Amino acid sequence: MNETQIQKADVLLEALPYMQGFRGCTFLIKVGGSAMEDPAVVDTFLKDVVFLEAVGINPVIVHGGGKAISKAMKDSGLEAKFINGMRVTDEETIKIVEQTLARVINPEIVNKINAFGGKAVGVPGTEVFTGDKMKGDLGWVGEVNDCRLGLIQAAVAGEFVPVVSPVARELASGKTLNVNADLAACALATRLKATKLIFLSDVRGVMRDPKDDSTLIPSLDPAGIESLKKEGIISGGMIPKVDSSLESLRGGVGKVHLIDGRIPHALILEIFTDVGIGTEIHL
Ligand SMILES: Nc1ncnc2c1ncn2[C@@H]1O[C@H](COP(=O)(O)OP(=O)(O)O)[C@@H](O)[C@H]1O
Ligand SMILES: CC(=O)N[C@@H](CCC(=O)OP(=O)(O)O)C(=O)O
Repeated sequence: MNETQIQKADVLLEALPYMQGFRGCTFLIKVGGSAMEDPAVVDTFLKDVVFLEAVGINPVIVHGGGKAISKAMKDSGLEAKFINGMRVTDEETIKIVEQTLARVINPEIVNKINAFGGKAVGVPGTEVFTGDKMKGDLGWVGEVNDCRLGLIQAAVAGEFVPVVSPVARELASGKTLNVNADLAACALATRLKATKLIFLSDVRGVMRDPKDDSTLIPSLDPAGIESLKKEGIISGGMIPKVDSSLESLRGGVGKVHLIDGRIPHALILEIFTDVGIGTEIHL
């Protein structure tokens, strides 16, 4: 038995208190389209998810797919337009959104988890989220007004990881609404009273200068968020993340973390070690 082998046992034991503490807890993991560009990166992330499931945590995934949707629109000769981080979604666009999420992104995640020895089930967001059209000239864009937990709870009870897409059903019309995946994730995390809500994106966390990793802000509260928004330091896609994170914390979610999905095993590092990577948002 050499020293390296013994160190491996030490590493496993370091995770023991976290495993004991988190058994049976629900972690809502939102994976953004930006963190899903590189298949090798997606693989390491999904192996981490299988690991969480194996140690008794209940991971629930809400995925994005913004980049893939924009590419599919371009391939169809459509130009992607955003207002305050929300995609302007006309009749043609909502079809592309639905197809890209249901036929490309969602099955990729589900199939990979299954291939890595976990059990996952795809759940269309329209079966979970009901929504209303958002104000403004956004077209078929919705905000979530309620979450139906039946399919999620059944999946978790059967030890399946539910993989949910960011679309909602407008009850009055029966139509599908495009929902920003950060907002969908927060709504579901709140409804599930998740122990943790973790965003995986393509940045280290909230930063003073997104191009300079050394400017990572490890911890943020509502006042800090407000002043960074005023200064224009928090902008674009980061705005819905931080705003909806605060809403989730106020609604009973235990902790919110923003981490870099491109760092191999970012999820395991965040959950099972003291090193806390990324930004933690708290009240
Ligand atoms: N202060 C900030 N710190 C880090 N990223 C920021 C900040 N302000 C704006 N951003 C932008 O937010 C993006 C993450 O949001 P988004 O593109 O919507 O990601 P996702 O697809 O993961 O939801 C980053 O790539 C970055 O361009
Ligand atoms: C209304 C709205 O903007 N919906 C988003 C849904 C996907 C998403 O949010 O994907 P990311 O998490 O990868 O950004 C969109 O159409 O891009």
